[in-house]
Amino acid sequence: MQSQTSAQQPVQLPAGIRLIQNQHGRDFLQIDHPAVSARIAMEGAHITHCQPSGQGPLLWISSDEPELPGKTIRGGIPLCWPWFSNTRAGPAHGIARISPWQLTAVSSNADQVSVRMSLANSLIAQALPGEKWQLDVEFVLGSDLMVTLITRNMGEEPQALSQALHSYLPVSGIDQVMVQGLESCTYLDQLTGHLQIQQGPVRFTAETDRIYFNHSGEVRLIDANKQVISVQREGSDSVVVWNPWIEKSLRLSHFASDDYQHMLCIEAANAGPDARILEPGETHRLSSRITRDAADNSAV
Ligand SMILES: O=P(O)(O)OC[C@H]1O[C@@H](O)[C@H](O)[C@@H](O)[C@@H]1O
Repeated sequence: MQSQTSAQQPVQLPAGIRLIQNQHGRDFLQIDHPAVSARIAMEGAHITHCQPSGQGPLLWISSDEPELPGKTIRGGIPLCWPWFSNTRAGPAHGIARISPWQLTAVSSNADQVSVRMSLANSLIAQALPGEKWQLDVEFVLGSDLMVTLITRNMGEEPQALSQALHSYLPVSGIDQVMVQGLESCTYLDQLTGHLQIQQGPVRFTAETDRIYFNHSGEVRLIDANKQVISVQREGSDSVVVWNPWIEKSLRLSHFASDDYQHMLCIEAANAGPDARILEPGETHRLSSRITRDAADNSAV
């Protein structure tokens, strides 16, 4: 089967992969492969679902999320680019998650599916006057999920970049999970603006919005049910940990009142002190590999 969107060469779609529209007219790449089922919204190149065969879902999405065209999606992995949060004027978390992307390659073998998408240079130039970027994203889906955001400075001046793979991970109950791997790491508490040092594993009893930095190791989300989700990053010396808790939940779009209990964002990032300057011609790759590990004996 071939897929074609405007001004794009046709991309051959392997068996089990097709373009679909939801009931509201939003376009998705639907992947039904023996190794994995997944769904990626064309707008935002936003993966909303990924479930390796025989495992639970790797990503969380709100039950209140209608996935309307033209709206950001509450769950999955929003791509925050070329700025994180409100660090520049314009839409929160930048333009990538609200822009239409193009499929550039899709392939599969017995074990995995690879998808590559691009944001048109002309669209970037229009949204970010004076800047010249090439932006691509690669998804490799199989027994785990690897997402890589590839940014190239196509201009003649250095350009500033901050970004995140804003991964919403499922948890059985937020007050019973912990995050390992950030012990003794310094973080910027985005709620107070203060720097803090992490004591022990991260646990959750209130709104949490932190940028851990000078950190590149594995981060492990240990659930009370002994399920473990591992996040391994490349090109990232910062990781954002976010849960809105009760009060902020009420202000979020497409977020049910008890959704905060069932999600935790662990975001591979270049944010806070880890924001980058890309020299002309320089390419930066930001990756996150999200894996369900076999249950271990860690106490929660
Ligand atoms: O509501 P948005 O724009 O998707 O952002 C959600 C959250 O994203 C997190 O990455 C930020 O650290 C939070 O401050 C923010 O609230």
